[in-house]
Amino acid sequence: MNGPVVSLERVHVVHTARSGGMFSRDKVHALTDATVSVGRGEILGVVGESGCGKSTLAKVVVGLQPPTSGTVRFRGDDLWSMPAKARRETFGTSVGMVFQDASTALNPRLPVRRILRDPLDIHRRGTVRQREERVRDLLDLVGLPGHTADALPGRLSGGQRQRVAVARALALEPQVIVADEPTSALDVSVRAQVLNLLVDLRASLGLGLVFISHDIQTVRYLADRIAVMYLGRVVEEGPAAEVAGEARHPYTRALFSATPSLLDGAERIVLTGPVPSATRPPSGCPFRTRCWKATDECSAQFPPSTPAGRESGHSWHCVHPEPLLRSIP
Ligand SMILES: Nc1ncnc2c1ncn2[C@@H]1O[C@H](COP(=O)(O)OP(=O)(O)OP(=O)(O)O)[C@@H](O)[C@H]1O
Repeated sequence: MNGPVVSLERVHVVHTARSGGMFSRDKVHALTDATVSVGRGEILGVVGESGCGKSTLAKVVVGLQPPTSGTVRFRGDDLWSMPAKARRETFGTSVGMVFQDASTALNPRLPVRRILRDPLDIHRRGTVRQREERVRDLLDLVGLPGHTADALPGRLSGGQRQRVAVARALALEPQVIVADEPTSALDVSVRAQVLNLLVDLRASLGLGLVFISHDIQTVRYLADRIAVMYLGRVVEEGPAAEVAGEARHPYTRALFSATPSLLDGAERIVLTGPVPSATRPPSGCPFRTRCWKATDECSAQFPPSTPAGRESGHSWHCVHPEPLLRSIP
């Protein structure tokens, strides 16, 4: 089946703010009106500064965070209107998650065999013998030797641990994996290996991947599509080559102009001023307080989506978009 595997439609997540460990009356707008989707074999890269809502979006996709409003669909079915048992089964088996730091995500007291068997035991997949075989297959899939099954996570290198985390995420044959900064805790020397593993798995298993990172160069290299987030909003979305090479939202252009090889011919734009608080986001466009093009119009409402007019689905939310750097056929 073509079409999205997981999609978020106009999803909002609002938290109650905490100060000094206590809940306050303030609301944190972690995710506002987010509409994104990921299809089979597709890599969706999500970029943006710290606190813009990337992890919140990841948690919504894997079902760890219920939306305050909006709809999360799996192959068209509205997940949060399903009975709880069906929803847990769908989220638990169809969407996997790889966290930033495998040394904290994996139980240090359990050998790798138990870590990989756990999801199979919980969801009662196959016989005991088939589960053991699946553990061997999973290790093979992520390029680890069979004897890794007997090791405790602490005996493995950072790269090997992250491979185990990927294997665990794959245990129940999910259709989508969410990887939240999966290489940022790793040595630079092994980052490429883990990224290449994810790309290979996408190709061999037809996995959809939501790849979240601060590192826009890596996202540009990996992703088919990129969603750019600012203060809880997706401000631009589309094919990676267009979003990176022909960014239309001023924030996206600033983000990608920091890496000259990505935005050929564009001037470097250095953003100044702090990111506003997610507790009191500015009216209208959230970027207007740092935008060199802002006018009164920008404070009136969040600009509606402007599609590029091509089939690619590139769109942005800005009333003063950046000019094209070159023509796109
Ligand atoms: N459980 C929570 N309670 C209150 N506020 C929260 C909660 N989780 C996240 N937030 C706030 O929501 C906003 C978005 O957070 P989120 O972790 O999604 O951002 P992020 O882009 O992933 O940041 P980073 O790159 O630093 O991980 C931030 O202002 C954060 O402080």
